[in-house]
Amino acid sequence: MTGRLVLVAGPSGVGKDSLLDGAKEALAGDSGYLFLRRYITRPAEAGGEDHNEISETAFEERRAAGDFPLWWDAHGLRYGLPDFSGELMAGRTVIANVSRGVIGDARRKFGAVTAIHVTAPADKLRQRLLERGRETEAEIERRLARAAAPGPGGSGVIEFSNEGPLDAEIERFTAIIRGEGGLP
Ligand SMILES: Nc1ncnc2c1ncn2[C@@H]1O[C@H](COP(=O)(O)OP(=O)(O)O)[C@@H](O)[C@H]1O
Ligand SMILES: O=P(O)(O)OC[C@H]1O[C@H](OP(=O)(O)OP(=O)(O)O)[C@H](O)[C@@H]1O
Repeated sequence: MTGRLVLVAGPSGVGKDSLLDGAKEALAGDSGYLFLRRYITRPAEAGGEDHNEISETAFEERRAAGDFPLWWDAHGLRYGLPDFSGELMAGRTVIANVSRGVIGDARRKFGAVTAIHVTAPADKLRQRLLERGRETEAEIERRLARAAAPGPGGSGVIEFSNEGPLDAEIERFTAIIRGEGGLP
């Protein structure tokens, strides 16, 4: 495979979707980049990222059939990535928001992977989740409890602290996706 797989991970509320949306806008029109649309067992009307809504039954069928190259369960939801092998073979850079827990599996399946581990202090996570307002307070507490899960670990991980103004952080994040400054 000649393309590059960029996986973005980090706790809920850290800003992954905001950074990805900004980078997607900055790179729009450049066919060298593909931002994957995830399959999630969450109703589309719940808001947040633009995802493919899928029922629990259909998810399980597709997962069992091997349709999702990477999948995971979190927050009472199921998440899967669509097949992107053709895109990698075509030399494109494929970017996706994933669980910190699947980076190891991705390395085993796809070899060299660029993992961007997004972090922010715990008080900022709480504030951002409350401001986002998509989940109930109880659900936010459960998400915060998961925030301390270990990061991706291993080689090829770029630590990205998302603490500055969002516009500036998007610029820095986009430069990493472009491979400026060298990538692991
Ligand atoms: N650098 C930042 N500064 C201030 N607010 C931010 C920043 N990055 C993200 N946010 C806000 O934090 C909230 C959670 O961001 P989101 O992208 O949904 O996180 P995630 O996808 O990691 O759960 C959103 O309301 C977003 O506007
Ligand atoms: O195993 P973890 O590293 O904790 O990650 C579990 C899930 O949580 C994150 O999503 P987020 O919290 O942004 O929720 P959402 O994707 O459902 O919006 C991440 O994108 C994964 O889908």
